[in-house]
Amino acid sequence: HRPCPVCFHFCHFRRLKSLLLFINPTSGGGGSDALAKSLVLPWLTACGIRVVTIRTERRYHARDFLLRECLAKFDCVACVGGDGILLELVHGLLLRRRLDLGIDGHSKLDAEHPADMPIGVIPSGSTDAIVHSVNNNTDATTALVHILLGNRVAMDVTSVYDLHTGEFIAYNLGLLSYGYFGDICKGSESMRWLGPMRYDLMGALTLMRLPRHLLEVTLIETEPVRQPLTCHRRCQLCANPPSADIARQAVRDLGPAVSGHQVDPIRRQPVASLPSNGNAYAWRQSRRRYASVSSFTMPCRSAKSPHGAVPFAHLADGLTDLVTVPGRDRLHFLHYLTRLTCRPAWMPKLIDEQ
Ligand SMILES: Nc1ncnc2c1ncn2[C@@H]1O[C@H](COP(=O)(O)OP(=O)(O)OP(=O)(O)O)[C@@H](O)[C@H]1O
Repeated sequence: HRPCPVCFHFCHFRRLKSLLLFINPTSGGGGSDALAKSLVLPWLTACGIRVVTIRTERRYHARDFLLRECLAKFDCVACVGGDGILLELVHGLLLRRRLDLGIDGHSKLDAEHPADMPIGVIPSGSTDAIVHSVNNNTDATTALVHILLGNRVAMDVTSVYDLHTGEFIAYNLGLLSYGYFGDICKGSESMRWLGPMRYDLMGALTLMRLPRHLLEVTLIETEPVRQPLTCHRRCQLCANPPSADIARQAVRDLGPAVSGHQVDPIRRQPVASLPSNGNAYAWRQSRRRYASVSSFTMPCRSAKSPHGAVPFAHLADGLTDLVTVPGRDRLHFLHYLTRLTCRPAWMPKLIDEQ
């Protein structure tokens, strides 16, 4: 009944009262300012949310602000922009948490500490793969309504470390790639003025020369192989991830060897067992020429690949999906790219479509 004290308590608790909002004027085609003015700010004000707005003036402006300023008066930090500015917020909050806890240094051996503040994103970038993977669309109003209602979803974050020193390099949320996709991201940075079209142009240029790299890939494969289940906001698998312990244990196992410089982890092929829960894991290794090696922490849906580069990847199961494309010829790679845009015939409907 209304007013129900239980519902009131939870709604009241989770809904925002104050928000720190970053607007990246350079995102996508440059429409963030207009989107903030016409949609985001009027709605936030109408819902009685106190908003502090910061229009970013340079790269890392948002990250540096989060590292430096007092955040105690905010319930949530959000951005109007794309995946890049969102990653800045992730870096800002996670690194700030380490500073607040008084943690010096950052290496593979150190535990990571989740941020105690949620992040919201109103998509206006070139790809918006992260919002697309979470909401199953890149509609700004949908994203804003989720923020206003305080709807939260947990997400895996990848930490990237230097192979030899074990020192922290960066956090990542979506795709880490070497080869074709890495080359596109790197090459298209200088073409930002083209907007989202820069990816098409750089994609075509990279396909024409398609470099094949001799790479060694070392991984731990989970058992059983992932079921064809699409992830959604109330995903049961992410609520109780079966492999998170294995992943944590494996990273710990790899850590001392890296820090002690005793064993080069890329050459290492141990088979170990986890006495704690009886699971076994084994390092597997492959060395060959690849056109692309990509690690997906989420489905990475986008306008070009509406069902995701990895349709059954999960948002918070503690796993990454490794996709390797051997360096054969351009036609073979083009075939792989075309498949990214199609819905597999055997793919079930997404929950939100039903
Ligand atoms: N005022 C600014 N001038 C230049 N770069 C900025 C500014 N503010 C933020 N940035 C940088 O712009 C980069 C890209 O921004 P963003 O991700 O929002 O847009 P996008 O690249 O178009 O979208 P997507 O990442 O979804 O493809 C971010 O990495 C951020 O560091």
